[in-house]
Amino acid sequence: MSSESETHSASGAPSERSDGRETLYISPAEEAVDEMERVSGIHPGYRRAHARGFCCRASFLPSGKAAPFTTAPHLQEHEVKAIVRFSGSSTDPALADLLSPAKGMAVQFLLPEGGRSTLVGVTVPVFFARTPESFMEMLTTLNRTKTGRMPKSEALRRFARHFGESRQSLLALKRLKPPASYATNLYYCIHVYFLVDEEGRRRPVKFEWIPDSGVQTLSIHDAAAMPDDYLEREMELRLQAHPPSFKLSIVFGEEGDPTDDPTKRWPSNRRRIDAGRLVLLEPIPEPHGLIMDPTSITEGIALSDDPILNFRRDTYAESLKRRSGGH
Ligand code: HEM
Repeated sequence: MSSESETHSASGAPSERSDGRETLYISPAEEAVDEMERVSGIHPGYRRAHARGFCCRASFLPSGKAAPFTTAPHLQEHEVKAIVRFSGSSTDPALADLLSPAKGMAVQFLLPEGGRSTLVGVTVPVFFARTPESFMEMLTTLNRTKTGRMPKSEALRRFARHFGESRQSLLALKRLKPPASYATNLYYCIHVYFLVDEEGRRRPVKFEWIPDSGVQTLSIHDAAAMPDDYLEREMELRLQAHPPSFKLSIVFGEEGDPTDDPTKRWPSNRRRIDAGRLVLLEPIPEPHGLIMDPTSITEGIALSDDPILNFRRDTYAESLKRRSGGH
């Protein structure tokens, strides 16, 4: 899918596109991935976002504090294995670490009875779009302005329409400093999930990964002197010296806290528990077919009705399909 489209519908209905001979139907996920490919071109074999990454083998020891709230096997008392992938957010795998401000940390827990549960975090606490439709409009506007197919005045008008929802995310991005290491960032999983206990009671939560070494950043000056892939090199060395670790912090929402809006933070005084500790053990080559789909979760955790969260399932699958097919 790479022909240009003039309309888009991220709402679930396939949209139409004509190549002059026949009408082609494409799904919202295909359309989104097409648009993402227009940002920096197609890089065969790579993810269509967060293209370059670094994988490690890890181990998660739950504290047991989440057990009263969820039946999720990895949040009880026994250690589970995990795969972690750190990444830069760019769609271009060749972009220097310094130039992609937000970083990602995706964790796949390998459950004792088989099965997996995934958590995907980034270094900003909120997303820039409230719905897939907004996401698509902002991305198409960006791409069309870049290629001269939309006048700047029209682009500004469109971005202004979304400024309210994007504001917090843009401010957070602006405040980001280059990380000293992938292991010294705080990662927010942004969306709301529900913990589900034995009686079926559901509680809204957000997940955060807090680095045990504390947040450490570099000045722009120092980061500019680093090699393009300094974060990967640094992790190789760090893992040889001492296993880095993160705490999994679970934040509980209260009555009135939004559960379907990834552009909104909850008040900072919400109750939290320390649900366990993830220790990174050694670098590994990326496992074949690895997909960090944030909707792939185990029993004891449920998805919220956040439209962005639910939209991610099909777009991640579409990206996997393209990159595994050699595209
Ligand atoms: C409309 C919303 C979004 C779309 C369309 C989207 C799309 C994508 C796609 C296509 C990939 C590559 C998937 C693959 O090939 O496996 C990806 C990766 C990723 N995205 Fe998103 N994304 C969205 C929202 C978010 C949000 C809200 C976060 C914040 C937590 C996020 C964080 C990440 C991370 C960390 C990765 C790399 C995962 C890995 O290491 O495998 N994305 N995204």
